[in-house]
Amino acid sequence: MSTVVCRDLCRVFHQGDQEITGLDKVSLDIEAGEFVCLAGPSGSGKTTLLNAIGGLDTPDSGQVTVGGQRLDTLSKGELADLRLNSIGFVFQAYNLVPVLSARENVEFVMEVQGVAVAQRRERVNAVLAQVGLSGMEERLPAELSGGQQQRVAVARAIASEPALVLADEPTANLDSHSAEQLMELFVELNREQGITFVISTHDTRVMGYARRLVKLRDGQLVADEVQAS
Ligand SMILES: Nc1ncnc2c1ncn2[C@@H]1O[C@H](COP(=O)(O)OP(=O)(O)OP(=O)(O)O)[C@@H](O)[C@H]1O
Repeated sequence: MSTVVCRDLCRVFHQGDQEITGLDKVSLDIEAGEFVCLAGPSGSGKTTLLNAIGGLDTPDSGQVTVGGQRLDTLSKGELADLRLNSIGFVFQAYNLVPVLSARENVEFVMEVQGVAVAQRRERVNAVLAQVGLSGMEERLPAELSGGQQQRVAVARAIASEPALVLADEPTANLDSHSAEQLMELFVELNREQGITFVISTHDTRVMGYARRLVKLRDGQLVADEVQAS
């Protein structure tokens, strides 16, 4: 079953009297367990598409279905639940809370998810170890490198064992070694836990990790290619 179905998505932004195309009739099916990169130049619609899939933004027309649930039929509360429990988000700027330690940044989200204290502690240790941050649990974001901060963000994203992770330019602020390590972590999570990844990027090295490359231009899907491994 497709875990993500996008049908004829259109999104137009209004800036003064100017109309800016975000998405122009984009249709896309992503199967569970896929590892997909969204590629395209700046302004081509990658973030707009990820935001539509993640329910962070509503398209003007068209439908998005995630895990069998059509987003436009969900109440605000149901959509928030889907985002909290079934989708992990990773952003370019990490989006960690600066006054919270690595442990607290991950645990905070689990607290919102209603996970019991004892279970939370155990799970936080496990996910931080999984992303290679054992021994750094008590550090604040400012005491971690960019690559390590992004790993905290990944730990936070996978703490609830989501079926789907959406990553928006996750390597944009990382040096090439950290970017490579992050992509290898994504590949491992995809292979070993079956998490579906949709990653936007204009970094050709990142695209090299994708088994499927979806190209956007001016809000339109212009190519959808399976890459040789
Ligand atoms: N909130 C907004 N208001 C006005 N225009 C917007 C808004 N969000 C996006 N756009 C416009 O929609 C188009 C698509 O933007 P989007 O951010 O999806 O592109 P992108 O491919 O992710 O670009 P980048 O690689 O630079 O992040 C761009 O022309 C952008 O300027």
